[in-house]
This record gives sequence, C-alpha cells and structure tokens, in this order.
Amino acid sequence: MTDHVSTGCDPLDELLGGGLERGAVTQVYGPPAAGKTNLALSAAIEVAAGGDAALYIDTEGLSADRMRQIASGRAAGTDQTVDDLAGRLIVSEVFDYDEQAEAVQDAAEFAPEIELVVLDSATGFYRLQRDDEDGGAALRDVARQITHLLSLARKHDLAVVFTNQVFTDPDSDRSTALGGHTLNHWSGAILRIDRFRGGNRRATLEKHRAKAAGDTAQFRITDKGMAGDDGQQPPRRE
Ligand SMILES: Nc1ncnc2c1ncn2[C@@H]1O[C@H](COP(=O)(O)OP(=O)(O)OP(=O)(O)O)[C@@H](O)[C@H]1O
Repeated sequence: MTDHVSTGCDPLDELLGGGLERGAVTQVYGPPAAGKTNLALSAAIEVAAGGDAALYIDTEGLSADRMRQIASGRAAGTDQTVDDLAGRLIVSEVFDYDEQAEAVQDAAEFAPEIELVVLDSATGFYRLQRDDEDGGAALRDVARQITHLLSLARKHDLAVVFTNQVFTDPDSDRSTALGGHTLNHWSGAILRIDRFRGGNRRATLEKHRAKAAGDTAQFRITDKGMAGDDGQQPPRRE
C-alpha cells in the first residue's frame, strides 16, 4: 500500500508529495467554483478505480451527473464500468448541521473497509452561522469532527480530505480559510485553489509536513475530471 491516495491529477499529486497522505487530514479550500468538489470527487473515483471504497460525506448536494461523468472518464479504456466505480463510493448526504455531525461520527463504522473519507464541505453549514453568537461553539463542533476523522485516519491508515470556504478578512482584505488556526492546526496539508480566466486553476500548497509552503501547480477541470494545464488527461498510473 502506498503512503498516499491519488487525487487523480498528476500535478496535484506531485504538489502534495504523492497525493493525499494516509494517516493525516488534508484541507482543500478556496472561493466558490474553484474546483474543491471536483478534486474531492476525482480522488474518491481514483480510489474506486483501484478497487477500493471511499466514503463521501456530502453537504452540498453532489451532482450525480458530474460524478458519473468523472467516473466515465476514469473507466474509459479499462475493463471497469461507471457502475463498478460508482458502486464503490459510499455517499452520505447530509442536510443540516446535526446530520453532518452524525455522518462524521458514523465514518468509524466504514473506516476499516475504506481508503478515503471526503467531507465536502466541512464548513458549509457553519458559514451560515459565522456571525451568530454561537459561531465559536459551531467551530468547536467542526474541529471535533476533524479530530475524529484524524483519529480514524491514524488508526486505519486512510486518507481524509475536507473542503472549506473562504471569507474576506475586512482588516487585511485578504481571503482566508474559514475556521482559521483551529482547522489549520489539525490539517496535515493545506491546499488553496484559485480560479483564473479561461478555466485555469492554480493550487497553492500552504502547509505540508515534508514540503515547502508556497509551491504551486496548475490544472484544469474538464469533462473527464482533472487534467494538467496542457488540458490533456495525465497518463494514469497503473
Ligand atoms: N464538465 C466540465 N468541464 C469543465 N469544467 C467543469 C465541468 N464541470 C464543472 N466544471 C467547472 O467546475 C466548477 C465547479 O467546481 P466545484 O464544484 O469543484 O467548485 P467548488 O470549489 O467545490 O465550489 P463551491 O465552493 O461553490 O462548492 C464550475 O464552475 C466549472 O467551472
């Protein structure tokens, strides 16, 4: 077994020192439509293509069409079908904060049989409460969820990735990840994604156990999922 779970996109795997690290939590954050969900889906489908299972906790109303589109791109040219790949994804749809907490707790039941847990997004419901007086309590709840997933990652040697939104700090006018230091602390790796004109994406490594912060990679989102910045689907590792 390798130390990492592939994102399905070679430039991103390279940036992350091999992919999503097992035994750790990777945070992917960025503005709306940056490509966070695409990255998470691509990684989950890559796990499925390897014959393993992934748990996908979805708070955002995942598009089944988009999932099948990426799966179909991945299955092309192999002896696997879209249904083979989709069948190895355990999708847990949650509709509110309490359901999210429950689904994260329940990840423990699946952990022995899966290679990846996706939480997309960790803070979507939290964001709505950001200005509430219990914003602090909500953040503590999310932090508890992330530490629970981290303990599963360590115990079962699986990878965990969660997505996160940005907010603009009125003082510095910079956009930073929701949950700040608290969520960053529990994230072994942090990837920020930004979107540019023409559909180009840039990922910036902001935290990593073994690599310098500030490294970047370019990629694009295509019909088939994620591709290098030449628009070509990267060659697949066997
Ligand atoms: N088939 C496709 N071909 C090219 N680009 C696509 C395709 N499907 C989706 N996209 C791109 O992906 C974007 C959405 O990406 P994604 O859902 O991963 O964003 P996100 O960062 O998760 O956003 P949010 O925070 O709003 O959930 C779309 O705006 C579009 O640019």
